[in-house]
Amino acid sequence: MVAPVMVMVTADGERNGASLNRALSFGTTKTIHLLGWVVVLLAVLAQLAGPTAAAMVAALYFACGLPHGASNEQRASLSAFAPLEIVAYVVTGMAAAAFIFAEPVAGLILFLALSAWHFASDRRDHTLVTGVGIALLLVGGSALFRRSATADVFASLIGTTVPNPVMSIIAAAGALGCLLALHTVWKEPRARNLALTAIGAPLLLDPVLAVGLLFLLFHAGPAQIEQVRNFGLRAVRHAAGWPSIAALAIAIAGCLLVAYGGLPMPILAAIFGGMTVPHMLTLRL
Ligand SMILES: CC1=C(/C=C/C(C)=C/C=C/C(C)=C/C=O)C(C)(C)CCC1
Repeated sequence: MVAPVMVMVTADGERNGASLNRALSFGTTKTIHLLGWVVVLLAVLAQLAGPTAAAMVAALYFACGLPHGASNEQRASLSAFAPLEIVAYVVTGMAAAAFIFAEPVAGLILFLALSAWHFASDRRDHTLVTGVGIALLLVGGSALFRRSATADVFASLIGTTVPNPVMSIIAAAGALGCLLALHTVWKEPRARNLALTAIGAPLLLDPVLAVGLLFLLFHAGPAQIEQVRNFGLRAVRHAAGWPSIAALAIAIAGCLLVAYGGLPMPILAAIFGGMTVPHMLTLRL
């Protein structure tokens, strides 16, 4: 059986002709397949173990995916952000965060729409239909299959109830994604397991865990593997190492502040959401 991370392995490095040798020195096809299955299995085990384990594994997957956006990746280059770029990134991210905080429902809709576009435009070894299908399942699948749990998560993140019609639109996006993914299962054997995983995750897992799993498996993991293939592990470590550690430390500090009552959740959630916006807007311009 082919692992759901097939796309990671067969990606062709279209942008600058990935060298097979470098790919192999980073990790064999089999290892990467196995890793994909481990990621899926761990998510299933966490789900079975209960909400705390599910939340912890979701956080782990978001953390593992963070470095893919922690450097300045353009079509033919990967570099560390220059100081001025960091300032521009943070100012833009905080402006987006302020908008999400001030207009939580509109902010959530825009954030989900931008995320869907970002994930869908990240096409490696699969068709547009598959990319759009999985992206829509990522943002809308949980609202489709686990509507009330997802509404609760949204409400606790943004500090207000998401109106029913809005939940219906998000669920409809998930339903469209589901149809497209079923088309993939039927028509695109190479992406079949990935499409089945994209349907199964929001169906079977807690919403945050489902998103964390698909984010890592479908987007951040393949992106990171492709960066290593194209630029080499040293270059990736050099460009993304410290920014990743700093962002992770700030994120953990933010979570601790929320846990101990020093920071309202909607502020932290708005910052988390806002900080992804410059990455989504500027990647590979
Ligand atoms: C649907 C959904 C979510 C959506 C998360 C998204 C859409 C994250 C996007 C991350 C990005 C864009 C990272 C950058 O590469 C939450 C908030 C986990 C709550 C549970 C349901």
